[in-house]
Amino acid sequence: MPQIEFDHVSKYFMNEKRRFAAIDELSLSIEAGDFVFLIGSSGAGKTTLLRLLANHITPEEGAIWVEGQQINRIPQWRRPLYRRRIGQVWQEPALIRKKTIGENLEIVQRAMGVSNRVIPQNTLKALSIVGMRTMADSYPYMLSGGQIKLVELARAIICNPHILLLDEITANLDDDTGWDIMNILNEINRRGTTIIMATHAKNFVNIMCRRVVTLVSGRIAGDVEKGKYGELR
Ligand SMILES: Nc1ncnc2c1ncn2[C@@H]1O[C@H](COP(=O)(O)OP(=O)(O)OP(=O)(O)O)[C@@H](O)[C@H]1O
Repeated sequence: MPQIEFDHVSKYFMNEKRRFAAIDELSLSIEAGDFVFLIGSSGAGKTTLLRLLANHITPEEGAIWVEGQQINRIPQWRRPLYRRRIGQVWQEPALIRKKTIGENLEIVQRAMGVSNRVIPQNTLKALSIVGMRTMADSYPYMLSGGQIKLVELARAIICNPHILLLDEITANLDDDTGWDIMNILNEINRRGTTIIMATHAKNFVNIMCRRVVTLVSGRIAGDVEKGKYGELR
């Protein structure tokens, strides 16, 4: 059974009083340990697909299965448990500005019910993986845009998620920082985490040579193993 399965999923939004499908009868299977680039022009539905998978929003039609569970049927009170298995980095800033990096990572672990005993070692481990171990006492405003993304990545992997959702994690970063992030992602994926990354970064997609799913108007226009940006089959 695939780890993730979208079965004829549609998600509608309103646009000037007209209902339109941001995700349109989409079916997609992803195996555990896969590395998937989600590409497509602005408005194609990439973020919406990730938000459906994160269970932030629910589809009007179809079913989404993750590890044998139909996630749109998970009762509200059990959703935090589900989210613990899903690491997430979104385009919007996620760190609390008045807390240090270490405190930010502590807060997210508490919210996920991690025992106090292991929080400090988890924090250091996650920061080490992204090369930010020495930054635990810094505040977010002291960090560059790239360092912020690295800390957000540490925050996303702190509970060893099975699946990592990334929305434009390299946007507005210089190439070197982008490559640092791609190398870390490669390593996280090599250790078994499934990665689904929405991106416009052509060069990263082309050099990484992983699965490329292309969305057009909420539908899958291409799905290529070891693909290149813009390759449809
Ligand atoms: N909450 C919402 N309410 C209304 N429309 C929405 C909402 N969220 C997304 N949309 C619309 O759904 C469509 C898909 O948006 P989405 O953000 O998923 O695209 P995207 O491929 O991630 O784009 P980008 O590359 O610019 O991030 C767009 O037309 C967008 O305006």
